[in-house]
Amino acid sequence: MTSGVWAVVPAAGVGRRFGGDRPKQYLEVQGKPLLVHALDALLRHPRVAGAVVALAESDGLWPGWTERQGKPVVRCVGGGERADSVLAALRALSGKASDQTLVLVHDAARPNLALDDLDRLIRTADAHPDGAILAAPVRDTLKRSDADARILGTEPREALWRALTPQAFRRGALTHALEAARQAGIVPTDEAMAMERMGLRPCLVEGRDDNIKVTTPSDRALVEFLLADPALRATR
Ligand SMILES: Nc1ccn([C@@H]2O[C@H](COP(=O)(O)OP(=O)(O)OP(=O)(O)O)[C@@H](O)[C@H]2O)c(=O)n1
Ligand SMILES: C[C@](O)(CO)[C@H](O)COP(=O)(O)O
Repeated sequence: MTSGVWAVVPAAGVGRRFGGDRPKQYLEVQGKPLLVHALDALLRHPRVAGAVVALAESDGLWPGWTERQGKPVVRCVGGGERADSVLAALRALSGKASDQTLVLVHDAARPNLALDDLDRLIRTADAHPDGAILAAPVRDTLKRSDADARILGTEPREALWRALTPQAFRRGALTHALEAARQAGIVPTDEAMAMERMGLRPCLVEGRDDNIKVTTPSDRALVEFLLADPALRATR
């Protein structure tokens, strides 16, 4: 029996590296904020029952919907770190999702999520209790540097991946892992890191390289190009 999955969208960042007159998740591309592109890419999957979006307390740009594509959209107040926002969103799902419910944590700054990638991720996480994340194999040679940006050596890249999102875990296990990291004074940079700390070994599901996270100003032209061309965009 395939049960409903909930999307968790951390969207409470300030977008410091991107700059601009508003947090980057509200950058409009093709007539929609990045956050809405990300939300729509999640909600269009038939297994996704709804979404919870973690917003900054001062967020004055959220359109205020309570549903999208006929599915419930819940908002909650995020936290100081991305991990805090995810934890707040997981807690906001109490009453809507059980501890066994699969949750998909996806950055609001990643608008170009392919349906096929999402489907393969969900199927993999369904079958693996340790969960699964989208990731892209490293395709460049990697160098380790000293404090003066001088090369210290070359890292073997055969088993190295770039973690993407969504990252798919059972709600109860992820909540516990994030709470444990917080209690240990550790800020996980992604959900998988918190689960790894608990001794789990999530699966890596290869995803498209163009599932980009808009982070710096140079990402703007790329994301506009990707979302403008129906032949390129993942969310057609
Ligand atoms: N306290 C935070 C920090 C980040 N995020 C979200 O996590 C995603 C990935 O984070 P990142 O790209 O680092 O966004 P920002 O933190 O806004 O960027 P910066 O570090 O440049 O300020 C974004 O959708 C962002 O809105 C969040 O919900 N809560
Ligand atoms: C979660 C993530 O997108 C996986 O690569 C990444 O860790 C987010 O990093 P950020 O610095 O919070 O954008």
